[in-house]
Amino acid sequence: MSKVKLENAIHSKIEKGGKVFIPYIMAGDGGLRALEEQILFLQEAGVTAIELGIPFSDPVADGPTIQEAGKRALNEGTTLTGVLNELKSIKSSIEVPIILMTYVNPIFIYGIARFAADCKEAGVSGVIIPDVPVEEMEILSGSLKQAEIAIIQLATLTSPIERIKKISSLSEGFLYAVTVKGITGARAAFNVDVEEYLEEIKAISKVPVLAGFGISTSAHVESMASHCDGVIVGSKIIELLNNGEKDEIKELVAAVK
Ligand SMILES: O=P(O)(O)OC[C@@H](O)[C@@H](O)c1c[nH]c2ccccc12
Repeated sequence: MSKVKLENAIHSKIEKGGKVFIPYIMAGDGGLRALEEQILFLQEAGVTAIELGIPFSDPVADGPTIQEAGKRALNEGTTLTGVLNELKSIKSSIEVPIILMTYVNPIFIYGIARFAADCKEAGVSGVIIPDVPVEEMEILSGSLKQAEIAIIQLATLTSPIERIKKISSLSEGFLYAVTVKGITGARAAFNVDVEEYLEEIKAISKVPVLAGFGISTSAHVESMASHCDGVIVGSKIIELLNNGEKDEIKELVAAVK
């Protein structure tokens, strides 16, 4: 059911001629008590799904904004167990699909089968695990499949076309097209070949393609979304949430429509 919830949310948006907007927030940034309110605010703003980050001490794919958010969350005592328990307890008020983004270490410590089962119980629809390449995903895919949790794969600007074909055929829910060479974080501008890259991936992929990394203005949102099925915005959303700039968040979300 959980995986289907994500697929349905994305497809119904696209079928209506709309574009997908997925914000990334760090679980526990502001304390886990704030999580329900943060999710409900974003849900109300019209997002298609929410990517929820598990704070980790060695976030290799993350830039300064998310690193700092992770530190704040860890200082609040946030753990994977705490996040899953919190999600379980607020599950009935959440309508949008939740995607967990976590590095693999916390999953190993938690236990793979237990992680999958608890994600299911917490109503999680999908996972993004950036430090596990497709070839190694087998370690996790059995348990996640059984729990009906989508595994979302990442394609990057440097992946050769054959590899993108493989990655997209294995990706569930959508394919995450990384739009910069490097780590997460707001960017002023993108490489000129980004649009071509998105169009190329779109042509190959059987699942919807969402662009993410560096997207931080309404103009970025609009232009990226015009070359694929929608966008993911992390660092900018975290910065705005942290400053209490809620109207600016609504504006960014509305830029995909
Ligand atoms: O922060 P940005 O540049 O807007 O990028 C999205 C991103 O935050 C989110 O999807 C994400 C956060 N950490 C990650 C690690 C790997 C892949 C993706 C992510």
